Amino acid sequence: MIHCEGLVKIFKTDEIEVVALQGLNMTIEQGEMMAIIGNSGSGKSTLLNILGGLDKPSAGQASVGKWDLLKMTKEQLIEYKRSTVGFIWQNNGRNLVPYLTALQNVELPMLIQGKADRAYAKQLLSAVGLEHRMKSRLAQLSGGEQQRVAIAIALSNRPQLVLADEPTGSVDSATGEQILGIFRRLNREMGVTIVIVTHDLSVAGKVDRVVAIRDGLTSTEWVRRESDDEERVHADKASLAGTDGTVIVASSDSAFGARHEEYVVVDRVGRLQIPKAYLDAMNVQGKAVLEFDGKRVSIGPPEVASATMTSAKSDCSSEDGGERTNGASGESG
Ligand SMILES: Nc1ncnc2c1ncn2[C@@H]1O[C@H](COP(=O)(O)OP(=O)(O)OP(=O)(O)O)[C@@H](O)[C@H]1O
Repeated sequence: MIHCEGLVKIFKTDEIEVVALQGLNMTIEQGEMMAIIGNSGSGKSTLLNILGGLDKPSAGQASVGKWDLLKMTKEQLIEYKRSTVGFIWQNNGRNLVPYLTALQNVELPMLIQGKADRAYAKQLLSAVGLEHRMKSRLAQLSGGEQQRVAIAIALSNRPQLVLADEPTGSVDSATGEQILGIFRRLNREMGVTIVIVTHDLSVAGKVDRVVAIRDGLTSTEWVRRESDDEERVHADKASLAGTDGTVIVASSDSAFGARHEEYVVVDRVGRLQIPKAYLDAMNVQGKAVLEFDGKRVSIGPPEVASATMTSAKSDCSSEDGGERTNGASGESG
C-alpha cells in the first residue's frame, strides 16, 4: 500500500540545511499494523507528515495506494487527505474542538465534507468505548477519553490508512493498552492499515512489524514471530525480501523478546546500517574489512598487517589498525 524509495526530505532555513530523510526505503502492506521507532530527530515525524500529505518530499519516490505523493496536484492532495488517510497526534488539541461534544467533534469533519452521518459517528464512538460519553463536552473528558475521540475522528472519513504520531505518549499505560487494543480491532475488523510512530517500546511489542529509522534511513526491522502464526511470518519474510529492494540478511534475538525476529535492512544496492555500538566495539571508524565465507559476511576493523591491507596499503595507511575484537555477521539469503 505504501511504497517509499530513495525518499529525501531537506529542510532549508536561512543558513542551515537539515537532511531529515536521506534516501529512505520502506514498503508497508495493506492491512498491516506496524510501528516506526527511532531516536529523537531520526526523521520519524517527517516521514509520517509526508505520508499524511502534510509535507512534500524533496526527492525520491513515495506512493500510497494509487496516489503519487510527489506528483499530486493541490486538488488531488485535498482529495487524498479527505479520502485515504486519517491522522492521530499525541496532542489532541490539533484534532478536537473543546466546546463541542464528543459526538459533534466526530461529526464535524463529516459536515465539512458534506457527508453528515450521525449513525456512523455514533458507531465510531461506540467502537472506541465512548457510547456513554457522546454528549459530553471535550473539556469534561479525560486525556485518554479525548484520545479515543481523536481516534474516532481519524476514522470519520473511512480512511484506508491511519497514521498515529505517539498516540499513547500523553496517557497512562492502562489507557495506552486500551488505545492499542482499539487499533488492533480496527485493523483486524475494518482492515485499516495502521502506522504508529513511537518511542514506546511496549507499543512496538504489540504490532506486526517494527521498523527502526536511524539518521533518516531504515536500519533494522523486527517481524512478529508467534508459534501459532509461523506461516504468516514466513510469508512476511518472502514479501519483505522482494518489495522495496530490501533484502533481509540477518536474524538474531529480538529486542522485543521472543515475539519478533530481528533483521538488518539492506537496500537495493547493498547498503546497510551497522549499529554504532557494534562499530565502537570493533573500533571501526570510516573503513572496515569484509570477509565472506560463502555463507556469512564478517566485518571487522582494518588490519594493517594483513595481506589484504598490504595490497591496499596506500588507501589505508592513515587508518588506526586496532586488533579485531568482534565481528558483525549476517547469514545471506
Ligand atoms: N520544519 C523543519 N525545519 C527545519 N528542520 C526540521 C523541521 N522539521 C524537522 N526538522 C529536522 O529534521 C530532523 C528530523 O526531524 P523529525 O521531527 O522528523 O524527527 P523525529 O524522529 O520525529 O524526532 P522526535 O522523536 O523528537 O519527534 C531533525 O533534525 C529536525 O530538527
